Amino acid sequence: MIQINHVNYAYDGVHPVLKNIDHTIASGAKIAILGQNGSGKTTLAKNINRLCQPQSGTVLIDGQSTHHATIAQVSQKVGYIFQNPNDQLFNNRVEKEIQYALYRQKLPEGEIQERTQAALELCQLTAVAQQHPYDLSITMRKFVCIAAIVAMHPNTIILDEPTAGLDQKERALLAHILDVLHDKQVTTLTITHDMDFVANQFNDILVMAHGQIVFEGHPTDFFYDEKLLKEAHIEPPLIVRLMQALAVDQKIITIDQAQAYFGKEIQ
Ligand SMILES: Nc1ncnc2c1ncn2[C@@H]1O[C@H](COP(=O)(O)OP(=O)(O)OP(=O)(O)O)[C@@H](O)[C@H]1O
Repeated sequence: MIQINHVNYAYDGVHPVLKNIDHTIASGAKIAILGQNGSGKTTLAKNINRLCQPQSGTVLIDGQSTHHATIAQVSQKVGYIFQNPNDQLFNNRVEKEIQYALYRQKLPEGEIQERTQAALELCQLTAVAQQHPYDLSITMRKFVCIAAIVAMHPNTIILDEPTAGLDQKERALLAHILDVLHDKQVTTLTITHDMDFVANQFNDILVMAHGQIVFEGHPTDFFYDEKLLKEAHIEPPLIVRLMQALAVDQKIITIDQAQAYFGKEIQ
């Protein structure tokens, strides 16, 4: 469980970026964090994983305050997947990248091999395990970063803009990985501007605006709340606008839901 208690944060110590954030994230939750550019999503994530230290307030991970913990200690519990994979990769083979932290943790060799194979398989990287990450496409490199974090078995994984640049197949793989992690009770926080991905993959969202959490709940409720959409400066998926233009009497947020609705109507 992640408890964020009255957290305030300002990079310059003067202009607040996070304003009195008070929120609990349940263990095993699969949450998308939405918000316009500059609303504080990444800053909130960095206050959770200790890359930033709250100016006031506390963050508790499984009941323990991060205040006196080192970044390395927190990173064992909270994995962070950067928006740009090049910020994260520094080994010359995919397999080595995944194993780097495991060897540093001095895990038994058998367990390292087991975790590596599982992470490679989950992220569909087995065939490229011996390649240099920089010989892979930038989107495949993202999956190398995910595999490296997943192999560390953190309780929580934060993904910053993971769908950027992914094609449909890769988006489906990412959705699958999030579901597998959810089944394993790993908490995932996915920071994203990708409203279609949110509508299709999440039942639980947090919306940030002006340094505060202004909504938590199901995306359907958010995407049909004009006041909140305006406050957060977020445009819902196109299908929402289309359904509204057609005066459809159901709150539809995905193409699959629209097809099911019109399929029934036609019959
Ligand atoms: N290292 C930094 N130093 C100073 N100000 C920063 C720093 N990082 C972010 N900020 C500022 O803090 C505010 C919140 O930024 P943050 O990156 O948390 O927003 P975000 O919601 O993640 O935005 P985006 O969707 O663009 O990534 C912005 O005004 C930003 O300019």
